[in-house]
Amino acid sequence: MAESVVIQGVTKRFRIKHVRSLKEIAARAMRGRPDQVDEFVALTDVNLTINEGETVALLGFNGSGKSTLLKCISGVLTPDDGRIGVRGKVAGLIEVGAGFHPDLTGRENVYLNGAILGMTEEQIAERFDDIVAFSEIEDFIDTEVKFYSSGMFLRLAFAVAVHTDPDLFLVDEILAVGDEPFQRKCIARIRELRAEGRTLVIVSHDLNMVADLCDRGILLEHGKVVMDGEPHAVVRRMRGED
Ligand SMILES: Nc1ncnc2c1ncn2[C@@H]1O[C@H](COP(=O)(O)OP(=O)(O)OP(=O)(O)O)[C@@H](O)[C@H]1O
Repeated sequence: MAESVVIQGVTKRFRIKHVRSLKEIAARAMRGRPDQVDEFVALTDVNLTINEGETVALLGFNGSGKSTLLKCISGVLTPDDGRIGVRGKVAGLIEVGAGFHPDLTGRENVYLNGAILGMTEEQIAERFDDIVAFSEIEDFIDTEVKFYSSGMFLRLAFAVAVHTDPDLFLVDEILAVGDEPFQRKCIARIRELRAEGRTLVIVSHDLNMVADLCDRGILLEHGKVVMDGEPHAVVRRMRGED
């Protein structure tokens, strides 16, 4: 089977600067001690291969490194060590609103976001009506998106992303801001993408939903992969049921 994502020895560190009061800053400066910067290792030596057509749930408790790994796969973040190879066209729904300009209308943002995700102007024009119909925000499509609710943002971002024909679709926790009918619609669309043989990596705290949706579960703990297997078994381990 062809590989979709190959992650080799990936480590990601963040620099954490401590916020201090002006008094503390002045005192440290007078003592000749500059502001202290700590390093935080968010991912440690992650090695994974995801094959084409696999549906992967990336699981773990808050702060375990799921979003960081998704951002490294999408290219938003660069690992400090190791390498990541991705085959094909990637669409990521990682941060709602990323790739949208607040002062542009929904319509203009469909073109902007579509272009960022690799579509030509012609392709966007061809799929525009379908995108808007999927998002169900027809009445607000010519409103500046700064006036959108977070759910409306999600609707438009999801609609654009699924209409880009991605080979690899990365979805972070964002479905949570959609209302229940729209969540059901997104999950149905994700199942269609899966049936079409696309590769999916999904981060969600809705453990039952992702375990049912995915055929593989990867568990991160403190930035390390600690389990890789059948998703319901991974969820049972997270819940301490095994
Ligand atoms: N830009 C950043 N600067 C500093 N630390 C960061 C940055 N981004 C993430 N981190 C830290 O890296 C760790 C992993 O964060 P990440 O967002 O990947 O976790 P997560 O598993 O997605 O968590 P959650 O379930 O809460 O969304 C956290 O401790 C977080 O504080």
